[in-house]
Amino acid sequence: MRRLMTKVLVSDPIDQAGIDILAQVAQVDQRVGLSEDDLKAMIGDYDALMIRSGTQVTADVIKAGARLRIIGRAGVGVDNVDVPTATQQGVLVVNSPEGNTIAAAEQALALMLSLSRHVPQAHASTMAGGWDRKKYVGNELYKKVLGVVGLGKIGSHVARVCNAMGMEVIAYDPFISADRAQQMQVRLSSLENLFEQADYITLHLPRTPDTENLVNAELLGKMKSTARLVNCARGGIIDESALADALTAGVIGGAALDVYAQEPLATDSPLRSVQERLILTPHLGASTTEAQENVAVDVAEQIRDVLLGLPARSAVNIPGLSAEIMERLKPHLQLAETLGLLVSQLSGGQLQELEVRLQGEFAQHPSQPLVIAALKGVLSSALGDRINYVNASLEAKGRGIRVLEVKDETSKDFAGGSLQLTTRGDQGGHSVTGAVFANGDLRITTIDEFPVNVSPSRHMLLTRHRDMPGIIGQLGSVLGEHNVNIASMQVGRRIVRGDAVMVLSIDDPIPPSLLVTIHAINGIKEAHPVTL
Ligand SMILES: NC(=O)C1=CN([C@@H]2O[C@H](COP(=O)(O)OP(=O)(O)OC[C@H]3O[C@@H](n4cnc5c(N)ncnc54)[C@H](O)[C@@H]3O)[C@@H](O)[C@H]2O)C=CC1
Ligand SMILES: O=C(O)CCC(=O)C(=O)O
Repeated sequence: MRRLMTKVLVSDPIDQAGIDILAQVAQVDQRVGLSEDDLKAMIGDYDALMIRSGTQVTADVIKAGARLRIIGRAGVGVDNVDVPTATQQGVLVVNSPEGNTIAAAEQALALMLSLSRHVPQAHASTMAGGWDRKKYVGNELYKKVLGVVGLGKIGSHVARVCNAMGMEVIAYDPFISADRAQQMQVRLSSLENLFEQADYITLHLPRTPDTENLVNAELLGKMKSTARLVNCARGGIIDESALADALTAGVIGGAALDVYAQEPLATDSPLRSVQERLILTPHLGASTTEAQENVAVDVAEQIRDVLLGLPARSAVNIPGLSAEIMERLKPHLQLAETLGLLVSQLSGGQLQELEVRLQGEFAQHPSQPLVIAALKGVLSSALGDRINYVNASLEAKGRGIRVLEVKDETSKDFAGGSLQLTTRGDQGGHSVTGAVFANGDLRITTIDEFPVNVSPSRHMLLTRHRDMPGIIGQLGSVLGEHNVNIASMQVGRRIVRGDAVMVLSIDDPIPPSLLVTIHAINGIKEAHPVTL
């Protein structure tokens, strides 16, 4: 098959430093300003898409991306990407969680200061020939109360700077502990209290179904008539008509916005008719030279790495699987995936349950990545390349596979511990155990209840048979007659002349007709060809 050239589409303005990194591994096409239909028509040719906030990556766009492996958002917010659809389609979404933190925080500070000192209005008036020193008397931030809504990366930086400027900082963030807030010299408050007490309010939370129109007429009505509101987070968190009314009626002292419910801001937005006390900027929070270089490099490096088969640092849709963990647990993840592939081929049929048992030292590793890797292995025998770390959990859920996770730290079978996968399904259940030996060497250590010591190989044949003379010879002869070369063989049994398993590593796959012959050998109860 002809190998297609790796291609990356860049559909928003991205700093050249990022483009240069992508060009190390792919053909890079820059096409800014595409409509959704244009994007849908061309995305099928691309392995990766790199965007900022301008491109809407809808479900239809993602579904049209037959080759698409990764979407890189050069910034923080991924609300312009349909992440659930990307996850379902196995497309990785990465962002740059910290590259523009300082830029966005400084934009909020710039807007607070501009509001306090009427900078844009005074500038416009002076440029127009005026010299009005009375109209533009302002306020100091010093000793005023700042209310920060959302005390994450950007909110914390704003809080730190404002503390240093002599402001008293209070915050509302339901996911931050009082201890953490105290370390930042910030007092936590309820949302209502914050709106009642603050002289300045700055928003630094994401837009979610819970935060949509969070700042509505009722909350605006609680603000001091002199208080000012800044939003450099996301549009849609403030009800824009209610804000326009509150400004026009003098309910609040002023507002400055960088982000809007719909971008670009509609020409007939009620905000555009507010004459006084309002400053609007066109989503410039991340628009500094430094931030644009940071986010472009951060995301381009991740796209490059993923296209080279390496993990990404900031994957949005594979929780718990950072690049650091993928690197550290590489052989353990490989083992989990291999055992998953093995046990699903032994089990056949529809699985209802997968038990992932982390034994001994294995129980000290984070379990989530190992469970994801095991599921990837289990599902890939049925779904092939379509399954990956991104969609494995979701696909398992969709197929009704219940996942049980057990940690047994007391087990002492191997120095590094072991991992056992057990399936239950419509054709019964099977169990396999494996371990990681020195130098990352993988071993299969039990199959069902039988101890073995086998290195996984690409093609294998596993049998369950009666432990009696002649079976091994017969099987060897049958394989030889069909020109299937045996690389290694091992038998595991618990009771002499009871049941036993045989594990053969073979150089070629077993054709279906040969399997029928193997099943016909007297004493063979099960025979499972396995491809790993
Ligand atoms: N204007 C611009 O150009 C930029 C805007 N942003 C936006 O700024 C926002 C904050 O970004 P970061 O600080 O990096 O994110 P972050 O994830 O570090 O912080 C967000 C904080 O919001 C809190 N939060 C979530 N739901 C909340 C709720 N209902 N009420 C109060 N707090 C809540 C979270 O607990 C978290 O501490 C995001 O919406 C991001 O998209 C980020 C960069 C540039
Ligand atoms: O790409 C941009 O300029 C917007 C940045 C932003 O809003 C974000 O990173 O969340």
